[in-house]
Amino acid sequence: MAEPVEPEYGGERLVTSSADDVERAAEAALRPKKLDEFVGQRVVRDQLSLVLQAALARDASPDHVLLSGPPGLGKTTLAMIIAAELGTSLRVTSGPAIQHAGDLAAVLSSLEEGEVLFIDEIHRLARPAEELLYVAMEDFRVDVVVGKGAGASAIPLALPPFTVVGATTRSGLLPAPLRDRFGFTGHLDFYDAAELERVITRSAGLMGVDIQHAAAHEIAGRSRGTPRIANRLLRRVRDWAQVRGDGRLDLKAARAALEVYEVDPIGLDRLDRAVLAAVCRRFGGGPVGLSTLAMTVGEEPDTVETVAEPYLVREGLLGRTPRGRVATQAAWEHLGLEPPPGAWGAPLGGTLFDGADGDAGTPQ
Ligand SMILES: Nc1ncnc2c1ncn2[C@@H]1O[C@H](COP(=O)(O)OP(=O)(O)OP(=O)(O)O)[C@@H](O)[C@H]1O
Repeated sequence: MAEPVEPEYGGERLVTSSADDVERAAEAALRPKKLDEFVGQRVVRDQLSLVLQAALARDASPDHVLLSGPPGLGKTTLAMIIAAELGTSLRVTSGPAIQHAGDLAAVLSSLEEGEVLFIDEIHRLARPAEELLYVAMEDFRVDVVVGKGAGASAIPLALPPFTVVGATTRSGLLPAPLRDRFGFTGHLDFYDAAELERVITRSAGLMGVDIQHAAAHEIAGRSRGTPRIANRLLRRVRDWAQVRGDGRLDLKAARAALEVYEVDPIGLDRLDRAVLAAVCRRFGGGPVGLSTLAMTVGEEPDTVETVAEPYLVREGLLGRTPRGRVATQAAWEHLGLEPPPGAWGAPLGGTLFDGADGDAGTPQ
């Protein structure tokens, strides 16, 4: 169910009870609050800025906004920024949290004029909720069903103008009618090392610690193009410097901490390496289907597909072919292994297919 969120506090609880909550609170403290504090993603930032300024000038709600891209690149942060820039409040919900169309109807009918409704993982909305959302987004109306069976009737309820910000890691899974209701779509891409260095330096400043340039550079290079990971690694380097070092965040501290946390020189973590090792060692370089691969590394297919794969594909370590996932020559080299003759990564391998968003390349 949607909860009103004060954008100033990033929507996170300040008092936390579990390790996960502590991490989330630490993350929230580092969230940029304004569009011009948001590092990188220049094109999306420029386009969004226009959308927001025009809406403010017209004193109207902006078009609905869809943000897509891998986890940790700033979709939630941008949703909060949108609400803050518009001077309105943000309601937060997610596709999996909305089990029935009625849940969504309740959220929509409680919205106040001009509010922003953030729907995370919007691709996971159930079909009836999706259909209710089309109408609400287009006509600012929700049909409340009264009664059951043949005697049921729908009473239309007018909604005040509002803006939906949808976030998805899998825009290819959104049905076209839903995608079409968004007037603006921004695709967030992985950050380059210079941008991540800026994220790290900014975060260190907010945390009140000094970081040497070489250390920020080292962390940036191992952050898989992702600000969330950059911030997390920064916190681990700070821990190391405090506990085992002399308190300074220098190159020595960065390298030693990242070794303790098993982040390799190109930023691959245990899951990434487990995926690559499984494809190479267990399946001779592939092709191997997503479910089989996920089972082999003991993860959910969705985690392998949305968390590990995008970066491995982008780094040219993993390929998606019509017959499944394959290791590239670079993957074999990274693991220090020799591909067997005829393996995908070996010369004369098959054609790679950069399998878009869906799972076309994965016969199970
Ligand atoms: N452009 C940016 N500039 C500075 N910090 C950023 C930027 N993008 C993200 N961050 C930081 O990274 C963290 C993760 O961002 P966020 O939660 O917005 O990602 P997300 O794309 O919504 O991820 P998920 O899909 O997993 O929810 C935030 O705490 C924020 O501090």
